[in-house]
Amino acid sequence: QDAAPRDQLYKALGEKAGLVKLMDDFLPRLQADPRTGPFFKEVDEANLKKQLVDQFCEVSGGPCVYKGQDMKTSHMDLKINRAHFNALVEILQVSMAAQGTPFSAQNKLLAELAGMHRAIITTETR
Ligand code: HEM
Repeated sequence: QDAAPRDQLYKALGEKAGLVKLMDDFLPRLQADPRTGPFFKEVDEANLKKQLVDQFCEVSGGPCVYKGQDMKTSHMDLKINRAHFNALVEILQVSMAAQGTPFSAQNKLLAELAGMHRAIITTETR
Protein backbone atom coordinates (compact mmCIF):
# COMPACT_ATOMS: atom_id res chain seq x y z
CA GLN A 1 0.00 0.00 0.00
CA ASP A 2 1.19 3.50 -0.77
CA ALA A 3 1.58 5.81 2.18
CA ALA A 4 -0.98 8.63 2.37
CA PRO A 5 0.42 11.72 0.65
CA ARG A 6 1.62 14.21 3.24
CA ASP A 7 -0.80 16.88 2.04
CA GLN A 8 -3.87 14.60 2.17
CA LEU A 9 -5.25 16.33 5.28
CA TYR A 10 -4.54 19.77 3.80
CA LYS A 11 -6.54 18.80 0.71
CA ALA A 12 -9.40 17.44 2.83
CA LEU A 13 -9.53 20.80 4.64
CA GLY A 14 -10.02 22.54 1.28
CA GLU A 15 -6.47 23.89 1.01
CA LYS A 16 -5.76 27.55 1.70
CA ALA A 17 -9.22 28.80 0.67
CA GLY A 18 -10.89 26.20 2.87
CA LEU A 19 -8.76 27.22 5.85
CA VAL A 20 -9.54 30.93 5.33
CA LYS A 21 -13.26 30.06 5.25
CA LEU A 22 -12.87 27.91 8.33
CA MET A 23 -11.27 30.79 10.25
CA ASP A 24 -14.00 33.19 9.07
CA ASP A 25 -16.44 30.89 10.85
CA PHE A 26 -14.25 29.84 13.80
CA LEU A 27 -13.07 33.23 15.09
CA PRO A 28 -16.57 34.74 15.48
CA ARG A 29 -17.70 31.55 17.25
CA LEU A 30 -14.73 31.81 19.64
CA GLN A 31 -15.63 35.44 20.32
CA ALA A 32 -19.30 34.65 20.89
CA ASP A 33 -18.81 31.69 23.23
CA PRO A 34 -18.79 32.72 26.91
CA ARG A 35 -16.05 30.18 27.67
CA THR A 36 -13.55 31.53 25.13
CA GLY A 37 -14.86 34.98 24.18
CA PRO A 38 -13.13 36.92 26.98
CA PHE A 39 -9.69 35.83 25.70
CA PHE A 40 -10.33 37.24 22.24
CA LYS A 41 -11.61 40.72 23.14
CA GLU A 42 -8.47 42.68 22.44
CA VAL A 43 -6.62 40.62 19.89
CA ASP A 44 -5.44 41.76 16.47
CA GLU A 45 -7.97 39.67 14.57
CA ALA A 46 -6.43 39.97 11.12
CA ASN A 47 -3.08 38.83 12.43
CA LEU A 48 -4.57 35.97 14.46
CA LYS A 49 -6.49 34.75 11.42
CA LYS A 50 -3.40 34.81 9.23
CA GLN A 51 -1.31 33.00 11.84
CA LEU A 52 -3.97 30.31 12.32
CA VAL A 53 -4.37 29.74 8.57
CA ASP A 54 -0.60 29.38 8.18
CA GLN A 55 -0.28 27.12 11.21
CA PHE A 56 -3.18 24.82 10.22
CA CYS A 57 -1.85 24.76 6.64
CA GLU A 58 1.58 23.66 7.82
CA VAL A 59 0.26 21.17 10.38
CA SER A 60 -1.97 19.54 7.75
CA GLY A 61 0.91 19.10 5.31
CA GLY A 62 0.24 22.13 3.12
CA PRO A 63 2.87 24.37 1.52
CA CYS A 64 2.94 27.03 4.27
CA VAL A 65 5.48 27.99 6.86
CA TYR A 66 4.06 29.23 10.16
CA LYS A 67 6.09 32.26 11.23
CA GLY A 68 4.21 33.23 14.40
CA GLN A 69 5.32 32.70 17.96
CA ASP A 70 5.61 29.20 19.38
CA MET A 71 2.57 27.94 21.32
CA LYS A 72 4.21 28.32 24.75
CA THR A 73 5.23 31.94 24.18
CA SER A 74 1.96 33.07 22.58
CA HIS A 75 -0.24 31.64 25.36
CA MET A 76 1.89 31.93 28.48
CA ASP A 77 0.27 35.07 29.89
CA LEU A 78 -3.30 33.97 29.18
CA LYS A 79 -3.90 31.54 32.10
CA ILE A 80 -5.57 28.91 29.93
CA ASN A 81 -6.91 25.82 31.72
CA ARG A 82 -8.15 22.45 30.44
CA ALA A 83 -11.76 23.64 30.22
CA HIS A 84 -10.75 26.61 28.03
CA PHE A 85 -8.67 24.33 25.82
CA ASN A 86 -11.44 21.74 25.48
CA ALA A 87 -13.95 24.50 24.70
CA LEU A 88 -11.78 25.76 21.84
CA VAL A 89 -11.42 22.24 20.46
CA GLU A 90 -15.19 21.71 20.66
CA ILE A 91 -15.88 25.01 18.86
CA LEU A 92 -13.35 24.14 16.17
CA GLN A 93 -15.16 20.86 15.62
CA VAL A 94 -18.48 22.67 15.27
CA SER A 95 -16.86 25.01 12.71
CA MET A 96 -15.36 22.16 10.71
CA ALA A 97 -18.70 20.33 10.68
CA ALA A 98 -20.38 23.55 9.49
CA GLN A 99 -17.88 23.70 6.60
CA GLY A 100 -18.68 20.11 5.65
CA THR A 101 -15.17 18.92 6.52
CA PRO A 102 -15.13 15.11 6.37
CA PHE A 103 -15.28 13.59 9.87
CA SER A 104 -11.99 11.72 9.45
CA ALA A 105 -10.23 14.97 8.50
CA GLN A 106 -11.79 16.73 11.51
CA ASN A 107 -10.37 14.08 13.78
CA LYS A 108 -6.92 14.13 12.19
CA LEU A 109 -6.59 17.89 12.60
CA LEU A 110 -7.87 17.75 16.19
CA ALA A 111 -5.36 15.00 16.98
CA GLU A 112 -2.50 17.19 15.71
CA LEU A 113 -3.69 20.15 17.78
CA ALA A 114 -4.33 18.04 20.89
CA GLY A 115 -0.60 17.38 21.02
CA MET A 116 -0.04 21.09 21.68
CA HIS A 117 -2.01 21.10 24.95
CA ARG A 118 1.02 20.95 27.21
CA ALA A 119 2.42 24.16 25.74
CA ILE A 120 -0.91 26.00 25.90
CA ILE A 121 -2.50 24.97 29.22
CA THR A 122 -0.67 26.82 31.98
CA THR A 123 -3.07 26.73 34.91
CA GLU A 124 -5.26 24.27 36.81
CA THR A 125 -7.50 27.01 38.19
CA ARG A 126 -10.72 28.08 36.59
C1 HEM B 1 -4.68 23.63 20.04
C2 HEM B 1 -5.13 24.78 20.49
C3 HEM B 1 -4.60 26.13 20.06
C4 HEM B 1 -3.89 26.49 18.96
C5 HEM B 1 -3.41 25.58 17.83
C6 HEM B 1 -3.66 27.92 19.02
C7 HEM B 1 -2.96 28.65 18.08
C8 HEM B 1 -2.66 29.98 18.20
C9 HEM B 1 -1.86 30.75 17.28
C10 HEM B 1 -1.20 30.19 16.03
C11 HEM B 1 -1.79 32.01 17.74
C12 HEM B 1 -1.03 33.19 17.08
C13 HEM B 1 0.33 33.39 17.71
C14 HEM B 1 1.04 34.59 17.10
O1 HEM B 1 0.38 35.58 16.75
O2 HEM B 1 2.28 34.56 16.99
C15 HEM B 1 -2.58 32.07 18.95
C16 HEM B 1 -2.81 33.21 19.70
C17 HEM B 1 -3.76 33.30 20.68
N1 HEM B 1 -4.44 32.27 21.26
FE1 HEM B 1 -4.29 30.33 20.76
N2 HEM B 1 -4.23 28.39 20.17
C18 HEM B 1 -4.84 27.34 20.83
C19 HEM B 1 -5.52 27.40 22.01
C20 HEM B 1 -5.97 28.56 22.60
C21 HEM B 1 -6.93 28.63 23.69
C22 HEM B 1 -7.55 27.40 24.38
C23 HEM B 1 -7.14 29.94 23.93
C24 HEM B 1 -8.07 30.58 24.93
C25 HEM B 1 -9.25 30.07 25.18
C26 HEM B 1 -6.29 30.71 23.02
C27 HEM B 1 -6.21 32.08 22.97
C28 HEM B 1 -5.34 32.79 22.16
C29 HEM B 1 -5.24 34.24 22.17
C30 HEM B 1 -6.06 35.20 23.02
C31 HEM B 1 -4.24 34.57 21.24
C32 HEM B 1 -3.76 35.96 20.84
C33 HEM B 1 -2.59 36.36 21.70
C34 HEM B 1 -2.16 37.77 21.33
O3 HEM B 1 -2.28 38.17 20.15
O4 HEM B 1 -1.70 38.47 22.22
N3 HEM B 1 -5.59 29.83 22.23
N4 HEM B 1 -3.10 30.83 19.20
